[in-house]
Amino acid sequence: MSPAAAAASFPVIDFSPFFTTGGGENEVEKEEVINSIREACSDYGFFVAVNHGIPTEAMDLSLEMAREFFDLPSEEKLKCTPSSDTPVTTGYAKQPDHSPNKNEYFLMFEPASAFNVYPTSPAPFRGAVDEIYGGLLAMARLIESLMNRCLGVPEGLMEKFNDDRQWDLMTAFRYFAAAELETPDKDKKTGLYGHKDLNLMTLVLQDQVGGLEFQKDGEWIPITPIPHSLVVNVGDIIQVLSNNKFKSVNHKVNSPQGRDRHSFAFAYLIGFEKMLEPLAEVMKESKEEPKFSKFRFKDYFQLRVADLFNPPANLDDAVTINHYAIPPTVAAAAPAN
Ligand SMILES: O=C(O)CCC(=O)C(=O)O
Ligand SMILES: [Fe+2]
Repeated sequence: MSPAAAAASFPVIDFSPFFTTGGGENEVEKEEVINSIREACSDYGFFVAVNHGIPTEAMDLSLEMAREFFDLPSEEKLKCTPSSDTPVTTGYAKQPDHSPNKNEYFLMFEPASAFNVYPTSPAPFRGAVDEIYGGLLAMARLIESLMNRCLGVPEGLMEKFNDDRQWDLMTAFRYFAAAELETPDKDKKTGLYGHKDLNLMTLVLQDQVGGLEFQKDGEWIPITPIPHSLVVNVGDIIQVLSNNKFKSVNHKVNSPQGRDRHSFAFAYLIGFEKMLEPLAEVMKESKEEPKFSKFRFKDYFQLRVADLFNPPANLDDAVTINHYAIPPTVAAAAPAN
């Protein structure tokens, strides 16, 4: 592990056992990785993955393309706005001035999606983002398959449950350097306001600028960038399916100092019509009461998107997954004596 990874104050997981061939020893190493994922997902709600199999050149190129694209004049970037209705707006957009989030972004579905709108310049942009999308998807699928073991449910269960890939999406972000922001109010200089992701998991590829922070026990932990690593966080869907065994984690991006920050966030999602509740297999294993009532994913998605476009005056009033939480019954909540 690199010195930066060894010195980190957050879980760093080395995935190389899944990308090297070996005998029985390799199986032991894989088991250790699975144990580390389980621990990180329940204690932190996130981890940083190194040696994850995505070529470093592809990571560097996609960040370079994002930099070049966002550096284009606004009128060029705005050519990359979709003309048709899409479930989520693809292409380029800048957060409106009233938004607490100070960034601009480019959003795409899977490379084959007819909803995508790519810029023509820089020319290698499309090839680079399509390639990185493929790498991030492969990594998300690997982690999902390991989740079965992490949760103690049968092999293949998660993949079978989450069988519709058309809703996954990837966003390239540019967070404006704090000095460039006009607002004198320091608190409003937030690249991305504190939130929990509504998806299954998010994989983030970030440059070396820094600013991403995760919350643990009320404290913010800065995710000091480790070259060519991926930040992986648990989203609301896993929290529901795992009946709170793994919790979706609060995180934010501070506006960077001195220079802009670039990142790619891959949102591993689920079919919009899917009905969600704690998995029966998880319940069987834990013998606990269900902590969430059943809901359609699309309904939750729409509530969250509505908040995003019209943020409530107090951001603490924004909808979270607790909207579907079942309050513990008096009997379950009462201390045993
Ligand atoms: O850009 C990042 O580092 C984080 C993005 C993020 O939190 C999100 O897309 O939900
Ligand atoms: Fe997020």
